[in-house]
This record gives sequence, C-alpha cells and structure tokens, in this order.
Amino acid sequence: MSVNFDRVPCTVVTGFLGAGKTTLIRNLIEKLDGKRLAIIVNEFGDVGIDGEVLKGCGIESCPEDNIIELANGCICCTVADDFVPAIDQILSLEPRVDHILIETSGLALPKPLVQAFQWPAVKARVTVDAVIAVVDGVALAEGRVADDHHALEAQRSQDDSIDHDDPIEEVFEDQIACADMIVLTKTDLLDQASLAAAKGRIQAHLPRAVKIVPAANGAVDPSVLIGLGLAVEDDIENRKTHHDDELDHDHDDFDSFVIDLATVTDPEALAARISATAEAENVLRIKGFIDVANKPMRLQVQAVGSRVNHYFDRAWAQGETRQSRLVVIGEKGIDRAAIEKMLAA
Ligand SMILES: Nc1nc2c(ncn2[C@@H]2O[C@H](COP(=O)(O)OP(=O)(O)OP(=O)(O)O)[C@@H](O)[C@H]2O)c(=O)[nH]1
Repeated sequence: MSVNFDRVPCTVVTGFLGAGKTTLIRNLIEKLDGKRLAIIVNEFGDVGIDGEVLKGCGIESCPEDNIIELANGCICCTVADDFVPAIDQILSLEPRVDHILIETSGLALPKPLVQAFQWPAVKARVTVDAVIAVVDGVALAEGRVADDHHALEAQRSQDDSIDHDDPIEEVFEDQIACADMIVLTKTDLLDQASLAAAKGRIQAHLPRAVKIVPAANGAVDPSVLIGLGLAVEDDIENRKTHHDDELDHDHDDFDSFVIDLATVTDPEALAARISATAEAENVLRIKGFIDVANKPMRLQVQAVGSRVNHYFDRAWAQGETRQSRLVVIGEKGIDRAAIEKMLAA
C-alpha cells in the first residue's frame, strides 16, 4: 500500500457577519463535487446554524461526517482546544480528504488561525492554500463597513498605526489584511455605480494587490479560489493587523444570545418584526430556524442588518423537535430584553 504524505490544502474563508461565507462554501461544495472535502464551520453564537445549512447540501463527496461544527466561540481564540482536534479528526477520515475548507465566524480574526498552521503537528500535514475574504457588496456600497475616511486619514498622516477603535471596522480590516483573494458578494443586488463604490471601498483598504472577484449568490468558479497553493502560513507574519500586539484577544466588543420563540403563524409578519427589531436595536445579525404552524417544512431565517431572507428549507424530520430559535448578534450592550419583546410581539 502506498501512503501519500503530501500535505492537505486548506482554504480559510473569512468575512464579516452575514457577508455570504456559508453561501459561497455551499456553492463550492456543489461545484467541487468529486473532490473529497471536509469542512470546519465556526460560529460566534452558541447554536450552530451554518453547519446545519451546509449539512443540508447532501453532496456525496462531502458527507455530514466531514462537516465539523465549532460553535460557541471564535476559532481564533480556541485554536488549541478546538481547532487542532478538528484537524486530527479530519485527517483520520477514510477515504482521505483532498481539500479542507474552514468557514471562520464572522467575528474571527484569520491571522491567529493561520498562525496555528505553523505548529509542527499541523504544518507537517496541512498547508493553507489561500485565505479568502468574503465582503458584503451591499453593506459596502451603503458605506456600512470600512469607512473610507479613516483609510484616507491614515494614509495622509503616513501613520502606519491604523488603529481607530471601531470594533466592526477593525474586524473587517483585519480580515481584508489577511486575504489572498476577495469575494465581493451580493452583486445581484447592486447596480454598476454601487458595484464601483463597493470595489472602491475595498481597494481603499487593501494593503497590497489582491484580486476582487464579484459573486452573486456564491457563484464563483472554484478554480479561481481553490488550489492556489500559497502556503499562507509562511507569509502570515507579513500581514499587518490591528491585533498584532495582542497575545490574546477576546470578543468583548460583541454580544450574542439565543431567543426561543413560540410557533409562528405568519412568516411575513415575523420577517417584518425581525427587520424592525434589527433597525431599532442595532442588531448586526439574526439567523435561525422557525416552526410555522400547520407547515411540514422548517422555515430558515437569515437577517443581515435589517435585510431579512426567509424560506422553507426542508421538512422537519420524524422525531425532530419543532422549535423556533434565533441567534442574535450585535455590538456589546444591545438590549436583549427589548429585542426579545419586539421579536415575540
Ligand atoms: N441576494 C443575495 N443574497 C446573498 C448573497 N450571498 C449571501 N446572501 C444572503 O445573505 C445572508 C447571509 O448569507 P450567509 O452565507 O449565511 O453569510 P455568512 O457570511 O455565512 O454569515 P455568518 O456566518 O453569520 O457570518 C443570507 O440570507 C444569504 O442568502 C448574494 O450574493 N446575493
């Protein structure tokens, strides 16, 4: 029997909350059908929604056992405890996987994660093929992430400390700073002028020449993103981020909780409530599954800011508890009681 000692390539998909990481990965899984894939899905909230969405793909080359969920925290903070065992588990899979995809949480900093690939036990077996940063075209076009003003000011003052203390922008900029490729999502919702504005905002924040790939609903040719062979673990120290000097960082700037709701009778009314709540209470992200009365199907809800998508994604399984449960993420200090009240109204 011949044993293949080649290192398994791993693509790290980063990007701010709701930018479209899961949508992109889902699309990649479908297009890479034939390649044996394993996926690590990391989420900030306590309840794994993205893993559940990806498991629903039903693609033979990426069975459910190959999808490992690391919920309840950020992969960048739990590298030793969670990430290394997950890699061990993946590398012991039979048949051997051809490629690993990691979806980081929307608040994770990619640099500490990539640095973990320098550990001898990992480096001998896995290499970072590329870091892909997924950016929300609509949010960028509307100027909701990455304020040009700061970038311009930093350039003008020739100050290479780009610290400006907005937690959302810092996370966003750190993700961009580590990227080998940018996927600009939601282009189906952008006209030419908005697309140009979104691209301009990214370009203002790119520390080096990195390609921007536009995508609608995650549709990108996988050969553009996979198989780049960049061994990013060898270059990651050169990528300057806001958190370089921190031995350890926490996510104190953000808050997440789970809200259980009663069975819903009117999905449209719920979507309107979610949108109004996100707007009024400054919520960044709401996602989850809802039990709709008299429907055999489960309702999936995805809100990014006040933009809400909802659709029936699959039938409730036999014996599965039908429940309505939403994960809410926002900046520290969001008013849980007010949010619960508005959502339940
Ligand atoms: N119209 C449109 N919607 C998109 C596109 N990409 C993602 N979405 C929607 O945006 C919402 C968030 O997408 P996800 O793929 O879950 O985003 P994510 O980055 O994985 O989110 P987190 O893991 O919570 O950070 C969902 O409702 C998606 O359907 C796109 O290209 N076009």
